[in-house]
Amino acid sequence: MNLPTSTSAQTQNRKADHIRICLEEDVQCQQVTNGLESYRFTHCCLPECDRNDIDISSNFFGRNLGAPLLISSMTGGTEQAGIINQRLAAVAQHYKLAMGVGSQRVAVEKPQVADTFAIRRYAPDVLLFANLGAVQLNYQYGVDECLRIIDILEADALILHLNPLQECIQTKGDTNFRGLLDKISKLCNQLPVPVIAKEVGNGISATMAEKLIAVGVAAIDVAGAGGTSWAKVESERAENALQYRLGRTFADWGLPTAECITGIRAIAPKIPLIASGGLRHGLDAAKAIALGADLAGLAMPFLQAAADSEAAVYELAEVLIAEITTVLFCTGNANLYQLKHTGSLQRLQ
Ligand SMILES: NC(=O)C1=CN([C@@H]2O[C@H](COP(=O)(O)OP(=O)(O)OC[C@H]3O[C@@H](n4cnc5c(N)ncnc54)[C@H](OP(=O)(O)O)[C@@H]3O)[C@@H](O)[C@H]2O)C=CC1
Ligand SMILES: Cc1cc2nc3c(=O)[nH]c(=O)nc-3n(C[C@H](O)[C@H](O)[C@H](O)COP(=O)(O)O)c2cc1C
Ligand SMILES: C=C(C)CCOP(=O)(O)OP(=O)(O)O
Ligand SMILES: [Mg+2]
Repeated sequence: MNLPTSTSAQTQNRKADHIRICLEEDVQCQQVTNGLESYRFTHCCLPECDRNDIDISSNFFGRNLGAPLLISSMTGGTEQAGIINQRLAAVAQHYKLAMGVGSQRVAVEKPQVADTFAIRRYAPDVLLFANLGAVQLNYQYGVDECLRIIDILEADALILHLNPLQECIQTKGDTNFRGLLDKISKLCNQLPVPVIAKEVGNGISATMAEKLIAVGVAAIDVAGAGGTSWAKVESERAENALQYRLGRTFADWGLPTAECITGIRAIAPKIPLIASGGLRHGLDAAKAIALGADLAGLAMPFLQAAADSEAAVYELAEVLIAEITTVLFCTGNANLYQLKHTGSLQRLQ
């Protein structure tokens, strides 16, 4: 068991840096895409239904959702982060979207900031996900810390993020990933809520998903390549030339989101599956769902909106919902079940 690497002040500063860099710098992948541009819906010129009757409601872990959308795990731990979480939670509640908070390691290290994650009061009916880096299980964290962070937001599930590349580039990153599958297995057995394994923009392969599912993980969020590059974000925080260089070299590393979804669905037809990583509009979300995902997660677009205003987050949710609804209408599908099962999405040659 290793000792913690960064101090609580450093962890808190990192949270502020992540928001600032994401908002101010170009941190999108450079060449690699989410892979969804290789697919196209077949247009239906006569949908034979009323657009007003289209149903994009869904269900995940037993909670009803107004749309198959997740506000991906992002933040908490600073005053600004608390405001962002509050704005996102209000909109999640209004549209019944699922929502995750950012890593709660900072709240374990500094309990005074736990309040910035406490969004259940704004989102009483929402599917909420707590968040912690799996690697923390090798740095003195265990079931007690997980129970504490689940409790802060009365979470429906715990996301364990897997971010080996990011930790390689980060100043004082935690890079001892030895024996984590076994520790995840034990945690899955001990927690009262399901555990979700999630990457942060480099993707989860079918092989790794199979191992994670075998040890008890209840859902996978692929968080594939093609969107926000955490190698690039950390290179913007580099304290030396090596870190900067690593971040630039690995800017496009990872498995594109579309590949992760199709690969995992092929080996695990029933596992609750979240598509994320580079989804930028409702058409991306609809393609990910037609490929087999149950939910579509977006991080960066929600951060940009929330940094602006709560009204901007409402506007974004409206647009995403309208885009998904339009896909269903123009493919002649009345609900998400039909979208997934009628072969409306074609792979381009
Ligand atoms: N008509 C129905 O019986 C149901 C309809 N729905 C609707 O499906 C959409 C997606 O919901 P979600 O929970 O994400 O769905 P899923 O695609 O995840 O399906 C959930 C379960 O319900 C079954 N199911 C869903 N829709 C239908 C249907 N039209 N006909 C027959 N069986 C169906 C599925 O059967 P399998 O995957 O084994 O084929 C599956 O076991 C929503 O619009 C929801 O309102 C949801 C549940 C039941
Ligand atoms: C400001 C910011 C902070 C993030 N912090 C976390 C985090 O603490 N835990 C986590 O699992 N993912 C975190 N992410 C990663 C996202 O959840 C997502 O996996 C990744 O950004 C790719 O999605 P995108 O292309 O839609 O941004 C963060 C993303 C952003 C933009
Ligand atoms: C920001 C992302 C994508 C994941 C978490 O990053 P950190 O490595 O800063 O998270 P903690 O160590 O604070 O858990
Ligand atoms: Mg970390």
